Amino acid sequence: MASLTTTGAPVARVRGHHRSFGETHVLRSIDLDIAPGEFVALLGRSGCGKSTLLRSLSGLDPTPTEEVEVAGRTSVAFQEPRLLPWRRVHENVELALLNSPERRQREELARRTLVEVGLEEKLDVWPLQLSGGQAQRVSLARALVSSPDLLLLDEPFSALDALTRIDMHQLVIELWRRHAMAVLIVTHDVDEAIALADRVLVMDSGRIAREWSIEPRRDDRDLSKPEIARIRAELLDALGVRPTPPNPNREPVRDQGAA
Ligand SMILES: Nc1ncnc2c1ncn2[C@@H]1O[C@H](COP(=O)(O)OP(=O)(O)OP(=O)(O)O)[C@@H](O)[C@H]1O
Repeated sequence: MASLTTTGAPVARVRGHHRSFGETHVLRSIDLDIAPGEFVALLGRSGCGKSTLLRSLSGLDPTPTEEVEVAGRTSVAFQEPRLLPWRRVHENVELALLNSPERRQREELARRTLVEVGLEEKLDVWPLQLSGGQAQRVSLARALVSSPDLLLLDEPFSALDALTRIDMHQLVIELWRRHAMAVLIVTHDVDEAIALADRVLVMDSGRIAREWSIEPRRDDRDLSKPEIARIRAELLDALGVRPTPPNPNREPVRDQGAA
């Protein structure tokens, strides 16, 4: 992976990226630009290569420089929070700042970021004392504390209950606005992709098969219900999910509220 240096360049540029494990070709000629401040969702069936692409962008995987270039800092939050159980919450977040020499500065940055994710009460507790949603907030704080230019989220909310997931969506949108970073989220969830992203990419067998831009941009998003239903139907179709046919034996539902 290399760094982009040109001003105005995308935060990530992927060109003809291939990744194989032995004989298995997992990514096949991926081309992708992510603009600074853009929110992109990567959607696809299990095993299509989403996490592999995310790892290439993160620098966790050795990747040829001519195939993947990333400008500035990246950080990742995963489906499991991956906190060190023998370190307190604030220490887990400070670990992301080990390159920063000033201990006081590390502590202050970690504290501020934990406050931002709503965990001011939990700075000194152990990870085992947190709920699943709180642990995921710590994981987000640890990813954010280094002020990434590109935040990579690998199915970060899929293990959470539906209500906690809605809270986390709101939190991520707030953090994205405040930090003005680009975000790439890997998800299986069509509704999550529509709720969060400006652009949705559908992957299939190691390729980006289709792409949707969701207008208007999030800042003034007010998608009418038919518009959401249309995008949802198109995304499900691209994923090969066919709508369930209506049951011909079922009575139509009457509107009970009508006088
Ligand atoms: N380190 C590895 N060694 C061998 N095969 C791997 C490795 N990492 C991933 N694969 C294979 O690459 C394919 C894509 O995996 P990947 O994790 O990118 O899929 P995914 O789309 O993220 O799936 P899921 O949604 O289930 O997490 C799978 O067939 C997987 O078995």
